Parts: sequence; C-alpha cells; structure tokens
Amino acid sequence: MTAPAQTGAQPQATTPGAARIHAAFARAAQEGRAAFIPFMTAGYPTASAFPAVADALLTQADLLEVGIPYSDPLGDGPTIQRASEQALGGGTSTRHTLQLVKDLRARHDTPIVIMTYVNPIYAVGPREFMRLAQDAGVDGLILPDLPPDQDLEIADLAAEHGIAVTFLIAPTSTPERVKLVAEACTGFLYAVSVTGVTGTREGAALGEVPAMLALARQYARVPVAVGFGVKDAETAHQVAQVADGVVVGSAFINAVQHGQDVGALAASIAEGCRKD
Ligand SMILES: O=P(O)(O)OC[C@@H](O)[C@@H](O)c1c[nH]c2ccccc12
Repeated sequence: MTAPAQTGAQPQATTPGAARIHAAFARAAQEGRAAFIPFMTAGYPTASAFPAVADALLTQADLLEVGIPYSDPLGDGPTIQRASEQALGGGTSTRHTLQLVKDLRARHDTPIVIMTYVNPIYAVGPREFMRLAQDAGVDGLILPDLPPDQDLEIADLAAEHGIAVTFLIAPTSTPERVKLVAEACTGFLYAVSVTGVTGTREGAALGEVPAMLALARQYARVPVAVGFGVKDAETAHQVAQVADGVVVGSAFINAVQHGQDVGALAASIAEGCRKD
C-alpha cells in the first residue's frame, strides 16, 4: 500500500475497514486522482429508489458515503436536511439504513462509510449498532458531532467490530484540536472546507484549506479528504490538487431532486478528481 499523497506517512490499518478504505485511497493516488467520495442520504428519494441512485454513484466512486437520515442534523444545510426529512417520512430508520447498505455491499466491493450523528447510534444501542454495521459490511463511520476526546466507547466499539472512524476538522479548529482529531482518525480525516453547514461554500478560492491540510498532515496517519461545497467537475478538480479525497453531497441530492442523470454527474465529477 502506498502512503497518502504528500504525507510520506504509512497509513496504519487498524481494522479490516481501515485497510479497505486506505486501499481505495491508494488506488486512486496510483492512478493520479484524489479519491472520489459521493454522499447520499439513505432512503432518498424513496427507500425503493435509493438503491438505483447508490448503484449509479458506486459505478464511479472510490468510496461511498451513506448518511443515516436524522431529524436534528446540526451540520447539514437545507438540501441534506430536506433529503433526511423525506427519507425519514418514507420510513428509513437507522436499522433500515444498515439493511440498505448490506444490500449494496452484496452487489459492490467499493468501501462504504456511514455518516451519522451520535444520537441514532445511541437510539439503537452502540453495541447493537456496531454489530449490525459490521454485519452489513460497513467499512467506516463519519462522526460529525462526536468529539474524539469525549466518547471513547463509540470509537472502541467500532474498532472491536472492524470498523474505521473518521472525525472532522474545520478551518476554525485550533492546532491542538487538529492534532487530537487527526490522531484519532483510523479511516480517513475529513476536513471541512468552510465553517458552516454542508452545501455552502461560495466562490472559487480554496482559502484556508491548504494551510489546514498542511497542519493536519503533520499528525494524520490516514488520508485526508475535503468536503463541503464541491458541486461540479471544476470545484472537484480544484480540491483534488490539495486533498487525498473529494466528498460531494448536496450536488447529488439536488440532481436526484431535479430528475437529473446522477451517473453522468458522478462521471463528470470523478473525472474532475484527477490530480493535474
Ligand atoms: O453537501 P456538500 O457540501 O457536498 O458536503 C458533503 C456533505 O454533504 C456530506 O459529507 C455530509 C452530509 N451530512 C454531513 C454532516 C456533517 C458532515 C458532513 C456531511
């Protein structure tokens, strides 16, 4: 396995999920690309239509991020909030999300990471949640509202079940915070491109992102992905110059909502992820 671009550090594969995630980043890097990581809310637009949307994304994805719909999503902008409400209204629960992922993993070998706030994990029960996630073939968890120094139970249980964890940093994170978060990540590190909610980055400048990544790379033993506000091949290409992975969420929710061709958009953004 090769190290993530620009770090020289060897990713430490602490779990089978981490190994699969690191391999996906390494494969993309070998091909001269940042890993392409599309996001989709589970059960959106409906529970029955979700698998086809996910299949379209998975044909292009290096990793797929699946969101557990949740009623109080602090970090989510209006687009993803609406998708969550619609999915919840259609009956997509946390358990159902894990079943949808299990069905996807039966058809695809691409690593799948679950984005969830901690409440849905506690609602099911952390141990039961991890058991179901492992059984579904979940490779990693993205935990946007879990400070890695506050709840060691979740990260420990994830590791016990072979699942990697990802925490977030933002341009406002202090150097101490960046160090803490970067060292706690076992899958990849998620760097938020802006301070704010999903889907909101405006303008073309990368701003503080390169400095944030340079700091994160001093501590992270895992690849670093950037998300928030990437919406097309052009913005993906810009982020791909500095990041090991590019996360795209709201643009795909919008495409589904407007009946656009998700596979075509994914192909175009995946092409934008090349590093040149
Ligand atoms: O929607 P955007 O701007 O493309 O950003 C990705 C983001 O949606 C996805 O990773 C995500 C969805 N919900 C989240 C909550 C917190 C952090 C990240 C997320």
